Amino acid sequence: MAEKILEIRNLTTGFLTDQGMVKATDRVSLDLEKGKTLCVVGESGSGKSVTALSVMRLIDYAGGIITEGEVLFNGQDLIGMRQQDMLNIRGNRITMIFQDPMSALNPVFTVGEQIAESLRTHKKLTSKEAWRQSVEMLRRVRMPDPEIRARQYPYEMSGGMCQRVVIAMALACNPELLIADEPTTALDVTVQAQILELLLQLKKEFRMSMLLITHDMGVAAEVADRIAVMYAGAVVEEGTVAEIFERPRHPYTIGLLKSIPGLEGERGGELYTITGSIPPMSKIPSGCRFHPRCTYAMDVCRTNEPPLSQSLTGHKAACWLDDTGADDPRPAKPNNREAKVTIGTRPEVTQP
Ligand SMILES: Nc1ncnc2c1ncn2[C@@H]1O[C@H](COP(=O)(O)OP(=O)(O)OP(=O)(O)O)[C@@H](O)[C@H]1O
Ligand code: NI
Repeated sequence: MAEKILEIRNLTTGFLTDQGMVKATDRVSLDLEKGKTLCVVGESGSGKSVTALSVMRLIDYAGGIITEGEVLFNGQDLIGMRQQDMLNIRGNRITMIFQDPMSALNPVFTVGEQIAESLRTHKKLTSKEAWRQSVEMLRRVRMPDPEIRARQYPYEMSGGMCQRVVIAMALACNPELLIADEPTTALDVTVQAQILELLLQLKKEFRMSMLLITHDMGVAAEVADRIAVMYAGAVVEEGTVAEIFERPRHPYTIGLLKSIPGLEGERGGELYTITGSIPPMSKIPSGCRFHPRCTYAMDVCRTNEPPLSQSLTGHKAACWLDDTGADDPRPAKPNNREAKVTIGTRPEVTQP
C-alpha cells in the first residue's frame, strides 16, 4: 500500500458561539498519499478551511476547538502536539497558501527580503546566501526578471505575481506538504490557469504532496488525483477524479457536477443550481444532512444518517441510495466492482 503523508481521522471541530458549541467539521476523515494531490471541494461554509487550519494547528488561534479526532503527518499525531513543537513543522515541513496573496505579504518589505526572511527563519543562512536563494526561488516560480523583481514591493506587482511570491515563500523551505486554500480564487481567470499549472509543476519538482481546497469542480478535475466532497461539515463522497466525475454516488456531488458551466449542466444557457442552501452548522438536519435539498430523498434519509461506505475500488460515499439496487434513480449507477462495504465510525443504522 502506498505511503500516506497525511491521515485525518474523525476530525471534529467547533466554535464556541452564543448558541453554545457549534460544530464546524463533523468526523472528517481524509487520506493523502505521498506525492499525490487531494482536492477538497464543497460550497462556502462546508468546513474546508477549518479542516486545513486544523492540520496546521492554526485553528487554535482562530478560536476553534478540536474536540475529537487525529491528524497524522507521516504517522505522527499533530493534534496532541505542543504549539512549540508545531513550529518545526508549520511553515517548514507543511506550508499553506491562501486566497489573497496581498494579505500574506508585508507591504513595507521588498518581495526578495520577504522570501529571504522565510529562508532565514528555518535555515541558518547568511544574509547574502538567503538573498541568493530568494532570487533563485523567484526564478523557480517562473517570475520574469527575478533579480529585478526581488527588489520590488508587493504593490508594484500584479495579483498573479504576488501569488508567485507567496508560493516562493511557501516552497523556500522545501516542504513535504503544501496546503493551498483557494489559491486562485482572487485572481483573473487567465491567471488562475497559469497559477494552477505552476502549482502542479512545482509539486513534481519539489516532490511535494498537495492538499488543495477549492469550490470549483473544474479546478479539481484538472489537478486532483483524488477528490473529497464536503457538505455541511462532513465528507459525503471521496474517490478518484474518474470515480467522482463518471460515477458520482452522492446527490450533492451529482448536483455540483451538473452546475459546472460547459458540462451537461448548461441547458439553454442557464446554469443548474442545487435548490436550497447549505444549513447553518447550528441547525444540521436529522438523518442525512443533505436530505432537505436532495431530489431523491427517501423516508430513511430524514431519520437515519447514512454511513460512509467504501467500494472495492476505494470510492466512498454516504448515501442510502446505494442500497436501492434496481430502483436506483441516479443517472450513473455504481458498477459491480463498486459493490460497497461499510467503513468508518459512523453509527451503523439499519434501514427500517
Ligand atoms: N472564526 C470563526 N468563528 C466562528 N465560526 C467559524 C469561524 N471560522 C469558521 N467558522 C464556521 O465553521 C464552518 C466551516 O467554515 P469554513 O471556513 O471551514 O468553510 P469553507 O468550506 O472553507 O468555506 P469557504 O468556501 O467560504 O471558504 C462554518 O459554519 C463557519 O461559519
Ligand atoms: Ni474556506
